[in-house]
Amino acid sequence: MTFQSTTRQFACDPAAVGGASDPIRAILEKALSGGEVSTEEGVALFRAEGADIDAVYRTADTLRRRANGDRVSFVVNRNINFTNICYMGCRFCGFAKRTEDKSAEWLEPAQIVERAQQAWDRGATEVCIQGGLHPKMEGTYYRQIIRAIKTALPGMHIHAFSPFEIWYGASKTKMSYRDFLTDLKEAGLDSMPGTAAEILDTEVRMQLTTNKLSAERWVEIIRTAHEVGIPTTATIMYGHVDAPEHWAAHIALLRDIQKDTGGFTELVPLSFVHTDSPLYAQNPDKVRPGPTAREVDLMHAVSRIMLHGWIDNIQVSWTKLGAARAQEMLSRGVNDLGGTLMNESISRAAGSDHGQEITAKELVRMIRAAGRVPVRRNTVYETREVFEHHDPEELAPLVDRNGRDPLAFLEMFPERPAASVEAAQ
Ligand SMILES: C[S@@+](CC[C@H](N)C(=O)[O-])C[C@H]1O[C@@H](n2cnc3c(N)ncnc32)[C@H](O)[C@@H]1O
Ligand SMILES: Nc1c(NC[C@H](O)[C@H](O)[C@H](O)CO)[nH]c(=O)[nH]c1=O
Ligand SMILES: N[C@@H](Cc1ccc(O)cc1)C(=O)O
Ligand code: SF4
Repeated sequence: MTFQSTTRQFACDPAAVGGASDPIRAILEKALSGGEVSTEEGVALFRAEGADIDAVYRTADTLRRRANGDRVSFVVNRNINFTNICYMGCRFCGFAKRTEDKSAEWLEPAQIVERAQQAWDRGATEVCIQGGLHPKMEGTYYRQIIRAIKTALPGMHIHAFSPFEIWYGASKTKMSYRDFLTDLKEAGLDSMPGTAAEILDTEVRMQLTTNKLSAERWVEIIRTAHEVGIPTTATIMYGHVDAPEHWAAHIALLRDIQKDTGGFTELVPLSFVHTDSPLYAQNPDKVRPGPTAREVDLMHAVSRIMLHGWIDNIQVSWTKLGAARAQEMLSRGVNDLGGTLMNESISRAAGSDHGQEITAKELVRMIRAAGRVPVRRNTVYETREVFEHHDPEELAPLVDRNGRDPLAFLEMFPERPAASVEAAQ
């Protein structure tokens, strides 16, 4: 039997589950015929071995094709990290600096607008803004940033401020989350990153950080954002002191929220970058150096399977994994390559070396090389441009607002991850 309701399609695919053991096969068949994979079943998928692993990947790929067809999307955006000064002391974070540190940064509204304007001139449709929780910062600064950008660039989508920053702004201004979020929305906030989630489990959080927003507060702020009409992404940062039980419970919790609010646009699994992370440096015996390759593959695939019909965009983070691995994830249930970013700094601060930008042209090539159809989207997954021609010389022109071809001058960035992109082709 096959029927369809919104994005949910129900049809079993015997080819996907062939060769799997009976228990794994039963879970995958249930997923393929529209059933919901429970937390316990999710754990079993994360623990899959041998032929079972391939069946998990094939199932994820089948569900991806049902939900998204052959299209793989990306967004042209710029990260603006307006400050790295932060005293919260999350142990995993290599980004946060003290005020007196040489590399401490603080951007005034005019500097933030300047960066947003440069991004706009290069064809960006989104700025992704996050920062440290600066001890001396006014809670009203978040609003000021939004107003400054919207005044100069009313058409730019502002994707900004994690739930932790919302908590900080609301505490400083003594406003409720609802009032603070409503005020930011009125000022022009369009959507929010669902970062600060890490692993939504109290015991794991106690090991990652003493001060970070609790799991309950994260959920409350995200639900409130969705209720006042601000969509958010969803994230999971994995591969440190966590285990499959935490991953499956985290994904099931995101699914429960989505059933009530429908406010998540995508899930972005973020692999823990250990290299320059104090968490790893201080406890190399207890903390894992990021997820294994198998865990990365399974994280994307199991997310696709557990979230099917609820969150149908699974994004891979090229800044965490590099272009070549990001491209491989397209066969593990992934349908989105995220943003061009222009200035990635959080992963780099933790020791990642995949560059601070990937160009739209490189993303288009990577997607084509994987046999899929590249699509430029906006932040809320509306299609902006479909690159249907398969001759790279016949790329549909991506014209920026000054009439120039951003594909040409995006290449001017010196820190592009050229080597890793070549490897991906
Ligand atoms: C650096 S914070 C910036 C926003 C805000 N200060 C906060 O904590 O929500 C954004 C996110 O970066 C991610 N991040 C930080 N350090 C990381 C690391 N070493 N590896 C992977 N992701 C990391 C975490 O998921 C974190 O929530
Ligand atoms: N901005 C970072 C992302 N992903 C987010 C996307 O670029 C984009 O903002 C979102 O899909 C909404 O359109 N992932 C990272 O690992 N690091 C970033 O800095
Ligand atoms: N993926 C996040 C943004 C982000 C993720 C990880 C980072 O290290 C930094 C930023 C979002 O847009 O929702
Ligand atoms: S994760 Fe965010 S809150 Fe925590 S130390 Fe880093 S910048 Fe600060």
